[in-house]
Amino acid sequence: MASLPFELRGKSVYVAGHRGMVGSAIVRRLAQENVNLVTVDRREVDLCNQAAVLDWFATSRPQAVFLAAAKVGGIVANDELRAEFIYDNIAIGANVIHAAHLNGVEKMMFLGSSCIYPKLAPQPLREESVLSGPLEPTNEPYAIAKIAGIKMAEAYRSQYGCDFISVMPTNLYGPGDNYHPEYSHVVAALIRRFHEAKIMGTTSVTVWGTGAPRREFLYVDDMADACVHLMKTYSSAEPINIGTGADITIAEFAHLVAEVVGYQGEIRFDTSRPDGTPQKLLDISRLAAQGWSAATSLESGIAFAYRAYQSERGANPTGDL
Ligand SMILES: NC(=O)C1=CN([C@@H]2O[C@H](COP(=O)(O)OP(=O)(O)OC[C@H]3O[C@@H](n4cnc5c(N)ncnc54)[C@H](OP(=O)(O)O)[C@@H]3O)[C@@H](O)[C@H]2O)C=CC1
Ligand SMILES: C[C@H]1O[C@H](OP(=O)(O)OP(=O)(O)OC[C@H]2O[C@@H](n3cnc4c(=O)[nH]c(N)nc43)[C@H](O)[C@@H]2O)[C@@H](O)[C@@H](O)C1=O
Repeated sequence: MASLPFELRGKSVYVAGHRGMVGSAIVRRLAQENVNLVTVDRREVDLCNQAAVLDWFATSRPQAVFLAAAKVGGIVANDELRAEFIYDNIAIGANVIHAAHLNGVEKMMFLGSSCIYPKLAPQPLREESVLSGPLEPTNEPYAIAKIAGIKMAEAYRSQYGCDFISVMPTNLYGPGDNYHPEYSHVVAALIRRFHEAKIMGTTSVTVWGTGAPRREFLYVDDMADACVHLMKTYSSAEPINIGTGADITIAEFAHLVAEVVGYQGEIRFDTSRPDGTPQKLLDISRLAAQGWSAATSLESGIAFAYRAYQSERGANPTGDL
């Protein structure tokens, strides 16, 4: 097992999912680390294809891996595309973790999610709560796949001595998010909906659910900074949460987004839409003990994300981004 701090400088570092929201933020952050960045397009290597992944690892021989590739989406995508969410995420986790072991990767970080915690686990959510109760039904397939990834990292550490770690990010947002009207997460959905209502002069915007669920939001560049920090400083079989330690109701959050976007009309709640988990607030004591905390306030983060949306949208005015 590599000693701490793990030195990234000069290493060959593979970011899986480098075109995604988190992967691209990790790539931006790694620009400060003098690494030899390695990426591969999905059209060349589908991470669900075990033979292609094994071949690519044997040829490319990365020394460190950030596993930020996954089938990802908001509450409705998770609920409707249940087979894709469980199959793709189990396959990606199994193929990349096994290939990392076979090819002597010195350190690997697996990205889980706060949705792996039981629906009614005590708040704030401690890492010890994994597998302590039933999951939220809307994202159970995704959560099961993510739990499998955590347990694989743990098993390869204990049987083979691999320095594989798992991080549990809270809900993330920022540049490179997915703005699909049905399948996005709440931040991207509301930025888009309020923006379009402002432009069109619409007087009412609908927000899904009751507005009562509580969520914690982390800006993606903070997430990338935490990943790089933990890659260097954290080595344990225990997963580690990544969040801000503060949450907000969806109703409060919707008002905040409307304010940043400059939408002044009415906000309505559609209670026929799912609320999902009542609260997801991470306990960040383990992260704080590693000497990391988030730098971006929610207000500034939404403003940065709105600016990014406008420029991404400018490049693709009619698409779903
Ligand atoms: N977004 C969030 O709120 C949260 C995300 N996470 C985790 O963070 C990680 C990154 O998520 P995020 O950046 O938001 O997701 P994105 O959807 O933005 O990015 C996912 C990336 O994975 C790649 N990918 C998906 N399937 C395959 C495949 N079969 N082969 C190769 N590449 C593939 C995509 O490639 P391509 O671009 O070519 O399609 C994309 O680059 C995931 O592990 C996710 O579970 C955890 C908690 C919250
Ligand atoms: C990151 C996390 O993402 C998913 O879980 P989630 O936290 O429920 O994520 P969400 O962003 O989709 O919703 C958050 C809350 O917001 C409400 N909400 C209001 N209006 C809209 C809306 O317009 N779109 C969406 N998506 N939600 C809305 C929505 O009803 C819910 O109460 C997991 O499946 C899982 O994949 C996972 O790990």
